[in-house]
Amino acid sequence: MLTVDGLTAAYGSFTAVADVRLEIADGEVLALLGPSGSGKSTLLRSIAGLDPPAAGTVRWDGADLANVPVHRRGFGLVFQDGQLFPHRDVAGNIAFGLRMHGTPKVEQQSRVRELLELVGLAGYERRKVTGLSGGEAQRVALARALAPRPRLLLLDEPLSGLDAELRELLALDLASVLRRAKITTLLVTHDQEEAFTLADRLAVLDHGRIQQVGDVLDVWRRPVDERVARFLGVTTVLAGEAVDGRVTCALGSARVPWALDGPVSLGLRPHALRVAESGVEGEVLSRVHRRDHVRLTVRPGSGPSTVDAVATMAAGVQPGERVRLALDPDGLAVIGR
Ligand SMILES: Nc1ncnc2c1ncn2[C@@H]1O[C@H](COP(=O)(O)OP(=O)(O)OP(=O)(O)O)[C@@H](O)[C@H]1O
Repeated sequence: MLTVDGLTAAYGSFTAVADVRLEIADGEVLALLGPSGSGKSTLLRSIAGLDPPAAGTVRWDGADLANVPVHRRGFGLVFQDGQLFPHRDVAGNIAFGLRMHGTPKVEQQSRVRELLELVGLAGYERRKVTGLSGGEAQRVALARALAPRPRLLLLDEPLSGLDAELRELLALDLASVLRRAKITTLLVTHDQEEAFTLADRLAVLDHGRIQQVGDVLDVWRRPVDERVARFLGVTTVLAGEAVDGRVTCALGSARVPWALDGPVSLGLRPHALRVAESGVEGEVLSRVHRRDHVRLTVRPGSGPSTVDAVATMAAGVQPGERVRLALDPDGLAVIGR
């Protein structure tokens, strides 16, 4: 188990990470999510031992790692651009850590084969890494990090250099690799989709401080404050009232079993409002095509002056038309409670 306690990291007089407390249980995947510049990479580098922290401790199963250098921590690292060794072939890259550990050659070869299968690149042993696609190179980087059976895998935006479609595909593959092999992982990302696909728990970092840690779904449904809610996709915040697991607000009502009775601050993501047969009426102000739906801006007859909403492409809704919007609980967050 990884335990980070009171960790503070600074660049000169600038504190990039302040007093971070985190735990990652064995076999758990924790995603560290936060806006650009929030300190995610700095925190990961401190945990890896690449940069010594200004204060605080990093422990593994209770043992302080302060005097343990990077290569002795038993951690595997993957960065955005895999940083493969260009003069070695695929097998040579994957076997690197094994060679360092003095693993016998035959064992190295079978481990390389096993890992190439795991990352979906069986038969790639003798390929030059300079001829690999971005997605293939990241798979090799992952295989290289996993080869010495690290006790913790540290992934820093491992998919963000890839195009959207490949990123989604690789995120699903990576999720299955981590689950199957039960690999304890800290994933740094600014991409919510990626965090959701891969992680069991989520830590939201902002201005170098952890704002919230919890199970992915719980953080998604119950962000601690409006800033975290907005970072997690909420675009409209309005007051509501919860009674027996049902929330009512100016835009309608919906079953929200995780809301406690009483006044609530309700966060709406765009898909919390869907064009439907019944619901609050409004005028469509604009529309944008997304990959699998249409995103609208609507001026509703009650409540906020404008809201985001979604429609199916088949609905063919145009600006100027009047529509009805129904609340979808999947897009709702209850902020702060
Ligand atoms: N080598 C450095 N020297 C000085 N300041 C730095 C250095 N590296 C990072 N910083 C600053 O520390 C803060 C945190 O940076 P960090 O790279 O950890 O953020 P991040 O959340 O990983 O951002 P991104 O998602 O953009 O990679 C930023 O304000 C950044 O400008």
